[in-house]
Amino acid sequence: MTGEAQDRQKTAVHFGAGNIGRGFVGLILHGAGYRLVFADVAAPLIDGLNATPEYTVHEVGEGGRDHVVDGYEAVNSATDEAGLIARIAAADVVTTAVGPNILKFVAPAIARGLAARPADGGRVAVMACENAINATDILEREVRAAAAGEGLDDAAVDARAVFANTAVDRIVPAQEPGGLDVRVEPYFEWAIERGPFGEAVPEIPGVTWVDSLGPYIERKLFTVNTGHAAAAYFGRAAGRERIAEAVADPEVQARVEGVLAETKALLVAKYGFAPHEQQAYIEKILARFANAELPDTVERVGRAPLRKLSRHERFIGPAAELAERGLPTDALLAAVGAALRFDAPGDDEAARLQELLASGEPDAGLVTEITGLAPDHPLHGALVGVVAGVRAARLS
Ligand SMILES: NC(=O)c1ccc[n+]([C@@H]2O[C@H](COP(=O)([O-])OP(=O)(O)OC[C@H]3O[C@@H](n4cnc5c(N)ncnc54)[C@H](O)[C@@H]3O)[C@@H](O)[C@H]2O)c1
Ligand SMILES: O=P(O)(O)OC[C@@H](O)[C@@H](O)[C@H](O)[C@H](O)CO
Repeated sequence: MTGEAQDRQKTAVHFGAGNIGRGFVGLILHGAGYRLVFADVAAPLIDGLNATPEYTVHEVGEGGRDHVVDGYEAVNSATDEAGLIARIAAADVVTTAVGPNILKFVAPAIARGLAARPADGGRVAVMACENAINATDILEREVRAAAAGEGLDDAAVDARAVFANTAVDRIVPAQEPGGLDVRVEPYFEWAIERGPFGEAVPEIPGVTWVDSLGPYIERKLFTVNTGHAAAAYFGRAAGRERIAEAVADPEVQARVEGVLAETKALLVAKYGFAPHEQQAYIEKILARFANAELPDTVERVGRAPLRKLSRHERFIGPAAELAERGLPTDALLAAVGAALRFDAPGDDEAARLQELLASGEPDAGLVTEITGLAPDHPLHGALVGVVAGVRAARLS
């Protein structure tokens, strides 16, 4: 390696300069010495980042500190594809935090960036940082399909990229419009699977490298996100606006605890987590939800209810497995009922959900359409009862 190459600053292209992008993934990569390139389709955000030399991540709550992020640039991925491809071609890391359903839209630019990369230029680490099980696998499939269209077969992709699944955990609420600073909770965890990197694991202080991500991501999704969504939906039903207010309501708190007791039973049975350790994890998470300095809302946390009610997500995923094992699901079913009632201005999925409930589609068909569960699944009948109850309440 030449001295010039040794001195070259590593670069990271991060898709999605939103809450988690600026407040977590970008912050960690900046702290690891990467020069950041934010890619986003929101023109005001990109212009703001390019016009401002630094922004501050404010950790709020006990032990919180401020961190300055600087030395970045921002690319509008909707209008400057050539600039984006050139940066991906030279990047050491590509990350995303755009939402699981958006991964298919960012994959073509990543594929073109790989095609523009020399075969002997080293492998770029591609990691999706989304709330979904194995989100990088979803992205990888899309990138490989798009790469084939660019003349890159699987071996050519393997020579240029390494794909690793991750689990990201930090609560980052919606921010004041127009600003770049981000308020976040002090806690974070970024777990990345080590295996795909072989001997060449990137140096990213703060990351937890794990041999098997499955237990981490399921424990995170089925505890943090199941509990969070339950707090949002039960909280909304109780007239609360903020998550901290929702969990300060003893009835909401008890319902959330009931939900987490059920997912705990699954996680203990499936992965062998020690019950007292899982309980400690739950207590820590409930304390995080109660952080009154975090302006997090039930609308943000409840957003996109159809995604949250889908087959492998935070409610149906654990409830289906519990039902298959003959274990209780009553609290999760109650949370599904609250989720079905969720509506919020500007949330397309909430509007579509309410349309579906108002439609003439039979309850059983609607359960399958929303949750992906076949009629012969052991949870299906109970969900039909939940949908029927929600529909009856809409008419009364
Ligand atoms: N906020 C949190 O607490 C948190 C924590 C862990 C994980 N996550 C996950 O991180 C992801 C992002 O969440 P967020 O809260 O940061 O959302 P966000 O809405 O704040 O940010 C998403 C960003 O993606 C951008 N975007 C949309 N389409 C794009 C495209 N085609 N190309 C490039 N950029 C695009 C949007 O303009 C926006 O700036 C989600 O998967 C979420 O589940 C969020
Ligand atoms: O981002 P979503 O819509 O999948 O879920 C909403 C919140 O539960 C989520 O963003 C949490 O704040 C986050 O996952 C904490 O790590």
